[in-house]
Order: sequence, then structure tokens, then C-alpha cells
Amino acid sequence: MNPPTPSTSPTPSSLVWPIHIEVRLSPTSTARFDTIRNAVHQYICKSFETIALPSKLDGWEDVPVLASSVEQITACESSSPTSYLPVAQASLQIHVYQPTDGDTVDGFSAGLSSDGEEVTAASVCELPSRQWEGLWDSLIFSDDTKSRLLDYIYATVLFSDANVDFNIVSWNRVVLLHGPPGTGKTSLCRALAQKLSVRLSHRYPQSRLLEINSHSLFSRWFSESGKLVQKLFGSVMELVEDEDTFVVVLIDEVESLTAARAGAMAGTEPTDALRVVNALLTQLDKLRHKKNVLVVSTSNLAKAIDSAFVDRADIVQYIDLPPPEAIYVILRSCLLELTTKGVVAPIDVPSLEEARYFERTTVTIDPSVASQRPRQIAIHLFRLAQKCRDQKMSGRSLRRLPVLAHARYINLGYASPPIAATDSAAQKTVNGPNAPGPSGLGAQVEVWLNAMEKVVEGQAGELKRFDQ
Ligand SMILES: Nc1ncnc2c1ncn2[C@@H]1O[C@H](COP(=O)(O)OP(=O)(O)OP(=O)(O)O)[C@@H](O)[C@H]1O
Repeated sequence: MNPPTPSTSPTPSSLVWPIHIEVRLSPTSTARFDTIRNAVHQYICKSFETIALPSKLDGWEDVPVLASSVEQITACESSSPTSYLPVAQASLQIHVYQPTDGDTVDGFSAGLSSDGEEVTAASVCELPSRQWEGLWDSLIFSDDTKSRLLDYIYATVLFSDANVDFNIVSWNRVVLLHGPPGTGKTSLCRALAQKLSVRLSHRYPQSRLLEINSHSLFSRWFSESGKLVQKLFGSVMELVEDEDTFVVVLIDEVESLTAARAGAMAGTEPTDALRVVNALLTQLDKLRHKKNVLVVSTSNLAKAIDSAFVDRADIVQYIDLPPPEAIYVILRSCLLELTTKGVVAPIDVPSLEEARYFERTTVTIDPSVASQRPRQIAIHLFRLAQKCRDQKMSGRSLRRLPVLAHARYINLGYASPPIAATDSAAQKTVNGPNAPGPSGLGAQVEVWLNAMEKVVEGQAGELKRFDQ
């Protein structure tokens, strides 16, 4: 999406590429968004010749109007083929936003069941929300899944704006993400909703994420699920009636709502199941005419989903287990977080690109040479990533490895925050023999990597026993 805007000369250097700049305001800021937008535009044009993508910009702290209101400025993606773009060739798309304080989640009633009890079938969250900040960037996939989803939305907005005749060219505003458990499907849906609330804020001043718990809705109120789905979507429709609000409807485990129709038609499933699927499909068909809604759904059991639902999905995206490169980035993000918080001693952890370079170039490593440490760490982390891949680990399993590694092999003891470097005797006593390095807080990175490796090997053994 966002194709380059050709200018007078046809040479590549005369193309202008849109760059998305996201500006997060502090909770206390009362500044007008357009004032901030103009100030950011001026600051970027004055301060930079080239912008790295993606990157966090700095230096804005010296601009008083920004210093008093802004928390973070991020240069996100661009459709430009390079990751360094001259500002002269950039059309800055500046998105200013002020996230709400997180816990604005309300229960969402689907009405009363026949015994008069209120059914909380969904939760609603105001967006952008602090609880989903950073989620988009934390999700690592091997392909361009994230940009494909964003581009799809931009395409639908473009078509809607152009008033394309829906009888001739139509789309359903439904996305289906499917794949093994723990691969980031639900997180990606939430992160996408957050991203859209920021990116579309110029046309939709408000955004809401409505999460439907399809499983509990279906299992608990089996005999009346069809009616409840209808009521729930009736309320969604009310929310969507406000054309200033963009609504993302997340249906997790969609197979539990849509699984049964084929069986029902063959006479092997109860008719209630048939009613649920029919109700859902009818409601989706109504929603597709609304510009300000997107339905995102996830499933671990794609084969169980009703084909009529799959057919309605504009994008059906398989989300696979992470490959070694993605695992490297996920583990690196864990390590960086632990070094930042003082649980692991501070260290430069090579980026994926640097690690790839180290892998390609062989040198004899001398552990006593300090300058070779990043290379050693990168190679060790890569080896760990490969082991995780051999175990077919999901993103969820990867993110819990550090806590298991500390619990089992680093023996931090009960010291929080870790004891300061000056008190080395106390460190050894409280944090255990492996924990703090001589340089300061936290365990040495090599100790951490070995511990992580042991956990992965241990899990392999457990899984073998589980399979027997
Ligand atoms: N590709 C990934 N990159 C980074 N983190 C990931 C990735 N996949 C999963 N995670 C992390 O794993 C955790 C679980 O992810 P999530 O619940 O979104 O997975 P899911 O696919 O929806 O799982 P399920 O199908 O079991 O509901 C999250 O904390 C998420 O950050």
C-alpha cells in the first residue's frame, strides 16, 4: 500500500515515500494534536537528513512544546525498499495519540438468558490503550504477516473512501488467523486493533476493541447460543452506528462458534449448533456494509471451522511456529529486558543482522579477548534458537523460558531487586553462586545462556516422556 508519489522526474531519487511516524503523548498532556503534529514535522525536517526504519527518534526533548507533552516518537514502516530514507524523499504521515490508562475494560452484555441472568459475552476496551503498547513490535514472524494485514486495511479504507460500488467489488471485513497454539494469533489481533486506532485516528477519533469469548458463550448457554449471538451482534451494531468510532471485533477460538454446521446438516449435530453458525454468518453479512468495523478471528483448529465462515474471510493467514531467526529475536528481546531490569548483567547483545554476519564469518574465538564476547554471545544465542526450533517451541513457550532458567539453574534466591555490585559477599550468599557477575547486577550472560540451554534440553526430555 501507500505507493510512492511520483514527482517531476522519473528517477528513483525523485520518488516520495510515505513514512509513518507515531507520536505518543504523556497521560498528562493537554496539547492540541495538530500543534504537536506541526512541531514534530518541523523537528524532523530540521534535525534529520536520513531516517532509519524502524527507529525511535531522539532529540525532540530539546523542543519545549514536545518536551512537555511527548513520551516517544517512533519512525515506523514505509513502503520504501530501503531502511534508510532521506527526509527529502519522505512524505511524513504523523500520527499523534494519547493512550488510555489500560484498565478501561468493561463487560459487554449479550442480554438476558431465559433464566434472567445477564450474559457477559464480551469485553470492550477503549483504544489506543497503554496495555497494548509495544505489543505490535514484540511480535516476530518469519514473513511480512504484519505489513500484509496493515496493507489490507489501508486498501479497504481506500476503496471505501472512493465509494467503490459494493455490488461490483466487495469485501467482508473479516480476517482469520490460524495455526498452532501460542504462536501469537490473539496478540496479533490485539496489536492490530491498537495499531489501527493510532493509524486511523484522523478519521475515527474513537476506537474500541470488543473481544468475544466464543467458547464460554457457546458451551454455557448451549440451548440459546443462537439467540445470544444475535443479541451480542445487535449490541456490536449499536457501537458501529457511531460513525466516529472504529470497532475491532475479536473472535477468539472461532471454531467453537462455527464448527458444527456440516455435522448439523448431516444430522449428527444438534440444531442449536446450526443456529449459532447461521446467526453468526447473518450478523457478519450485516456488518460488512459498515465502513468502521473489522472482524478478526483466531483458531487452532482450522479444519473444524465452517467453510462458509472461511469463505467470508478476506485474509486467511496461517501463523506458523517461529523459525530460528524469529526465535533469536524473541530470545534477544527477553535477554535485553532482563539486562535492563538488572536480572542479567549489562551486555551488548548483537542484533539478528550482526549475528548473521558472525555466523557467516569464521574466526578462532579466544574467550579471554573481550572484543570477541559479542560474537560468542550471538553464536551461543543462535545455537539456543536452533535447539528451541528443534523442539518446535511456540512463542509462548519461548517467553517463559527465562523464568524457568532462573528458577532451576541460576538460583537467584529471594533478592529483589538484585543486590548491588559493591556488596559482593552478600550477593554470593543471597543470589547463589551462579548469579551476579563481578561487573555489577545480575547473572552473567554466559550463565544465563547455559541455564536457558539446560531448560530447553530438559523440556525435550519431558516431552519425550509425554509422548510415550
Ligand atoms: N511470533 C511471536 N513473536 C513474539 N512473541 C510471541 C510470538 N508468538 C507468541 N508470542 C508470545 O506468546 C504469548 C502467547 O501468544 P498468543 O496468546 O497471542 O498466542 P495464540 O496463538 O493466540 O495462542 P492460542 O492459540 O493458544 O490462544 C504472548 O505473550 C506472545 O507475546
